[in-house]
Amino acid sequence: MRAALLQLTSGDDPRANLDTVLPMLRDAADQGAQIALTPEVTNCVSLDRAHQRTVLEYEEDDIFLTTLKSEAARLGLWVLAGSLALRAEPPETRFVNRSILIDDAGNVAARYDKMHMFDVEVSETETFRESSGYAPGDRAVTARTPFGTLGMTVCYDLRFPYLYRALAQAGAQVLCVPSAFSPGTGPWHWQPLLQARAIETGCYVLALAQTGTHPAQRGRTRKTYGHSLVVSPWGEVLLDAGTDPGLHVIDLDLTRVDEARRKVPALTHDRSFTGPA
Ligand SMILES: O=C(O)CNC(=O)[C@H](CS)NC(=O)CCC(=O)C(=O)O
Repeated sequence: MRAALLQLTSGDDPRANLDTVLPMLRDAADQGAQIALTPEVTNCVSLDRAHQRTVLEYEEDDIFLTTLKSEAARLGLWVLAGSLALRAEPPETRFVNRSILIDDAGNVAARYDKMHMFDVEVSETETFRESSGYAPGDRAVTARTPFGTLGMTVCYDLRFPYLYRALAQAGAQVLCVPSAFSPGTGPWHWQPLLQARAIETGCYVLALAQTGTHPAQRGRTRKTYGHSLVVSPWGEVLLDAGTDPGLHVIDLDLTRVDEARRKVPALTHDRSFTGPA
């Protein structure tokens, strides 16, 4: 499986973000990638809900998604739109943080709504209340492709290991973690958590990152940690994209999934237990 990872510094204008992403998809296809993957909220990084209401659309009308679909078909490339911020179906008035897998004919093959909301006070200057803007999903999703089975997750989900275990036990070989990780947690938590998820499940982990300083939002600049990573099923970091935006292409050998699980079959050793009381 040849995968292309897009590391981005998305702004809050979906059309401008599209101008950045489309040439990278063409480059990915030129390099023989079968799938290109993008980070969380590829279409719009914004903490300004009023602005979001003016630029975000329903999935079926969304110009960003429609363009990705036609480009995927034209290039014969699968695309994981790591996540897109989209309007939710009424009566829900918040948005959804939705990961969308597009096949090489331009059809939506799978969709997953981020389940765990980042309602966290990392520091006085870094506080998030994702659930005020986004409605969480409640369904875990794996997606079969010709090159392997993907487990779909988003960002803060990374801290909930039983989700990844469930995805692996349902057949996932490659766990996708499109993210916009905060600089207040990334340096300590990002890489070890990703390595742990890979080791626990014997899956490849593809972690896509937003990076750098995003345009001002509600008077604050938003910074993200970067460091898109690829981790092998044995826990090795095969790629670290650093902090610059850009495209990285990597070959994954899925026989290494079976090999890792043969050596340490922990995924089949769950016990049921009672308590703690
Ligand atoms: O609001 C948006 O624009 C899109 N959503 C995000 O960027 C979300 C919520 S603010 N970010 C995370 O989940 C980071 C998690 C993280 O950094 C950690 O777990 O330490």
